[in-house]
Amino acid sequence: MYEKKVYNFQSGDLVSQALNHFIEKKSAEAIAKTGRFTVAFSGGSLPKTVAKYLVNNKAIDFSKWHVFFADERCVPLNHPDSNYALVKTELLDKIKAGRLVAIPEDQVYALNEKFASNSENAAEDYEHQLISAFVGKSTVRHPVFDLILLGMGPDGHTCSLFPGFPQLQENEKWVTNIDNSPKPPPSRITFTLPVVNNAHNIVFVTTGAGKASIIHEILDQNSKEYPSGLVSPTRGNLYWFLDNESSSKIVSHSISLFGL
Ligand SMILES: O=C(O)[C@H](O)[C@@H](O)[C@H](O)[C@H](O)COP(=O)(O)O
Repeated sequence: MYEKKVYNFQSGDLVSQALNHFIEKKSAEAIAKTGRFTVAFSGGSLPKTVAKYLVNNKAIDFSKWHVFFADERCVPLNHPDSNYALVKTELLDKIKAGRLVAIPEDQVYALNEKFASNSENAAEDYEHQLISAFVGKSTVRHPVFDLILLGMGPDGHTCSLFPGFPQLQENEKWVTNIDNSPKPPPSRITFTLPVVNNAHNIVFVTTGAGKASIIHEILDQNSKEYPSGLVSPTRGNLYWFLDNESSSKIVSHSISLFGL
């Protein structure tokens, strides 16, 4: 791991403001180096928190963004449970509405709806989408994302990698499937841990008191009991963006001062 930082902000709104500056910087660095910015979103509360200020950021060259989904629910793309639909509403549509250059549609890598009723085929298809986007670019054995944005569930899950589930052991595949997710809907596809851990930058965005105890266990006690605790970059940086509530049980010396 190159750098690990835990940031605490007084409110969720300040988390969104900081993420806006942080992502602007990571996007500019990646575009300067490789001509593009590869970013993966999770679902849940994350897209809204991340997008809040980002959608008005005119310093970002969104035309160079390639947008992926760290996990996705196996439902049609216009379904209320779809992570794609959420990112489209919170981010893609708002960027398009506010500026001339949007994120090109062929640079948004969505679940293939044809496979929405078969998670195994959906995962295989999504892995092929990743291969077409990464092979010949940054990849050796697993793709190297510029940024993967993660949420954490109250049971410590991240992506659709749940505590005690066999998907956690997957070392070869880039994308795997689950049909008995404890968090509904049950059928999903998800990045595997080696893909997450291979990123240049991994960011957890976690707000609310419900997650404070697990965050304390992961950050202060180095617990490996939860999937989120197994996130450990092999080449890149790991950041936690927390609000006062989710960080309330962390010992304060673990917290870094936010600065760019
Ligand atoms: O699609 C999903 O369900 C997720 O990607 C999942 O991993 C989510 O990020 C966490 O459950 C946190 O969700 P909240 O931020 O809503 O608690």
